[in-house]
Amino acid sequence: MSERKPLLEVDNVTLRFGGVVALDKVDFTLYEGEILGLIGPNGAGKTTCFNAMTGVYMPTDGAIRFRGQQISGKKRHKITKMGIARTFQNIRLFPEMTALENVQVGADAHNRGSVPSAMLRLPRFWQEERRGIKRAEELLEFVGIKGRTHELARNLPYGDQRRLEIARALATDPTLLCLDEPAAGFNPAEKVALLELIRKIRDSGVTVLLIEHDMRLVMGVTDRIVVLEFGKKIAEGTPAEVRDNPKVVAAYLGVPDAA
Ligand SMILES: Nc1ncnc2c1ncn2[C@@H]1O[C@H](COP(=O)(O)OP(=O)(O)OP(=O)(O)O)[C@@H](O)[C@H]1O
Repeated sequence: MSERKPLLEVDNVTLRFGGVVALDKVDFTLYEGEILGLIGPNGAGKTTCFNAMTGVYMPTDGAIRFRGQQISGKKRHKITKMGIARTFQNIRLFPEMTALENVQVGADAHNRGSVPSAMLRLPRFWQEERRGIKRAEELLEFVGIKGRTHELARNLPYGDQRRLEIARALATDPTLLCLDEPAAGFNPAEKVALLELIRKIRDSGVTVLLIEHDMRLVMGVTDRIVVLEFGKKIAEGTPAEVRDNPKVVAAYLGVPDAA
């Protein structure tokens, strides 16, 4: 455990929307190779935390560092290039594009092809195009929807759309993948399959940060959990530690903290 290398540091981050304090001096570190759960009741600040990490919002105070480099305030595409990818609570695919094309769009965030090379259709452009298609096909297979490669995103069953979102995020070659409620609307069998996919993603070398309301999924897949309530971190630890923490129990049951 002492060998753990910090990947992302959320350092005393406060984020206010007018009078609402969405994050209040939040502090936690995500280590390379782990699956960290970020949980808390509705409105606790989880999505705001993701948004601060991915360049949607700038913290009012504090800093966010990725591999030691400050990322708070950087543009979204810069943060993607640095190696952070995310999915959204509400699916955001291009409905009129095929599954393959949706993944290729994700890969374009990393495409090194120059504009002249694309305009002149130089050999390098075609090479990159072929490589991009192969990589997209591999990712569709990795997330388990190879059979849907040429179907329009809008025609895919809901669960496959969620998997496609994950494939698209992976196409940017992230070091850190942030999943915002990936199991929303899933049945129990789909949740089990998702749990396996999240493990597979981690085993492929990608660190995972997971926002999820389903406690069985969170407890079953994460190495550690950070708990937010009303914008404040109220607990952090292994799933077993967090589950038995009276503050966490109180936050979820909506009763005054007995601790
Ligand atoms: N753009 C915004 N403008 C104003 N207030 C916001 C904005 N985004 C979030 N908030 C507020 O910040 C607080 C935290 O919201 P956030 O969406 O981060 O919570 P959450 O933990 O992700 O909740 P949920 O589980 O319901 O998705 C809430 O009080 C919310 O109303």
